[in-house]
Amino acid sequence: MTPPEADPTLLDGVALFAGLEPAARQAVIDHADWFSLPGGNVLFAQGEAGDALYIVLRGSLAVLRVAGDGVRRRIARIAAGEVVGEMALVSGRARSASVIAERDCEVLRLDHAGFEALVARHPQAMLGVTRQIVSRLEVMQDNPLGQPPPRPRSIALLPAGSGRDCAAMRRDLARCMRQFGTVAEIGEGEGGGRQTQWFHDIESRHDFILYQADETAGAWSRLCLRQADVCLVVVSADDAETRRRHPLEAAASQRGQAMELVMLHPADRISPDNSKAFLAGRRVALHHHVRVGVFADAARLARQVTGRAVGLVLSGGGARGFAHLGVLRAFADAGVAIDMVGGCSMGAIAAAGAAMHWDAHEAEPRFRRAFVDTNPVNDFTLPLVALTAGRRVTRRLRDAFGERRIEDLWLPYFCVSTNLTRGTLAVHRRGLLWQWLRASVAIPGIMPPWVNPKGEVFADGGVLDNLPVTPMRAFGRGPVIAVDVGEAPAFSAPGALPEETWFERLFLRRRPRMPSILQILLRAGTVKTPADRLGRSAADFFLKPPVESIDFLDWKAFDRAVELGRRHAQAELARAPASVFGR
Ligand SMILES: Nc1ncnc2c1ncn2[C@@H]1O[C@@H]2COP(=O)(O)O[C@H]2[C@H]1O
Repeated sequence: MTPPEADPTLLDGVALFAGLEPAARQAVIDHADWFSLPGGNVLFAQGEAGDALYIVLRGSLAVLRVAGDGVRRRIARIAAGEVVGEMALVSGRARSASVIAERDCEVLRLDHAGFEALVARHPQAMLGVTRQIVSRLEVMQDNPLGQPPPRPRSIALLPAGSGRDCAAMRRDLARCMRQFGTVAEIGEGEGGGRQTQWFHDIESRHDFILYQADETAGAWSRLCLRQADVCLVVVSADDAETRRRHPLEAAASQRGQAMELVMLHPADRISPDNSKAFLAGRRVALHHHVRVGVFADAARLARQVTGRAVGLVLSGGGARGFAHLGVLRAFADAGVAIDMVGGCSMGAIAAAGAAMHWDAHEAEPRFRRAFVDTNPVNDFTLPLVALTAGRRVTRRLRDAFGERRIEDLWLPYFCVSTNLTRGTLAVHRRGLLWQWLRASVAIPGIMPPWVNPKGEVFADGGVLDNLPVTPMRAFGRGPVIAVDVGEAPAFSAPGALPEETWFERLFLRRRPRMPSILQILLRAGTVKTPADRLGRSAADFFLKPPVESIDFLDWKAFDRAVELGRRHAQAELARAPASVFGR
């Protein structure tokens, strides 16, 4: 073996070999080959034959796996002190995943012969390896699509035309991150020309590292990228050159580096309006709007990048959805900041208000005007496509949200609809807000579905998932709070004649009666699906305001619903553990 120095303590931090006697550990060190692996380099690829296992001494590796759906996902991070590549070595099968250096690493390679010699002399080593394989296989089985990436610890800021504002934002970001742990801010002045060991020491002494790259493709920027778990490309939202890129951005993104976009706005910006142009051609997991100098925005970014962001998911439920406004008011009163929002149907509309940064004084009168002052779903029509024409709802949504695009909302946002063409749940994170809200509320048969330019037909998300916690979970940014107001009222018609004639129905006034077509369609479109139940159990904190007595179409129950939501959330918040709020 050829490490810089043949250090007998080299394996001290390796849990898998912790139970071995010193002689056995020395045997591993003697057999193994030491090498350094620069950030971004592939250790091995999925499907290759596996002839060795690797022990990570410094740095970290990402495990990426292509699942049955053909999409490559990151399933784990291998940190210093962990072992990787043991599965193929033991089973003789192909590599189950690709492994790539997330940053500059130092690694020990133990080949087949070395591993066999170890196990022959020290059989207990096999026990630890087997335990590790079993637990990793369990993860793969339980979570074939991969787990959310682990919380990032080292973050690189990559300025693309944002210059001094980027540095100012970094200072605020670091200040906010210090609530969660120690933060080292490293620019070229501190880190330029240092060796891997120096970075390893800094990383082990701090909870978070903020690397400040410069605007060039020089050695320092490249090093920042290699060291980072996640890279924030920072642009100025007022930059007329929306296609400006950092010179390292495209290559990093192609390499699979986790990338996010931060758009910096002046402190007095009313609403973002050009995100689409900045996002065009970029592959970013998320984008953030931050007003320079506005502490709340930096605090939100800090929660989002460190995995402490509070995500709120609001269910559909027609007029009962007004209760969401009360819930939002209770959160604001309690000082709980919501960092990301999503929802279905009426919940999607309430969530959009939160993502616009409307407070209760702004949101409640707007919703009252849109839905209460005149009934939005009574433009009944000849029922060729649906019972109502849907135009009234469309007009209300356009009045309320204008031409605002989802990507221009202050908070990361999604709404769901059901793609009837493909038979799948559609999660909308881009595009005109009113259009996707219109799709999200289109209960089949009651309101005409929405059709996109490709001819795909979209209806109410509640058909497949009325409480879309899973898409929020997929962001993997922190605790998820779910609010369900969609529990249908008791739905039965004891003694009703299933096939009463229209004459009997209209003129004989016999009781009991069949539910009306409106009630039947409403119920059919909002039946609890397995996804709803999953949503409930997948949430970290679940609220169910007592709104059963309010009819889905009882728009006049606005004040009562808001108050029920507020009181319920207020009482539940008082009981909630602090961990629910990412603290
Ligand atoms: N769920 C997991 N968590 C951590 N590491 C894993 C997981 N699944 C697979 N791996 C590692 O990724 C490696 C890919 O190559 P192997 O199949 O040889 O061995 C695999 C494990 O070492």
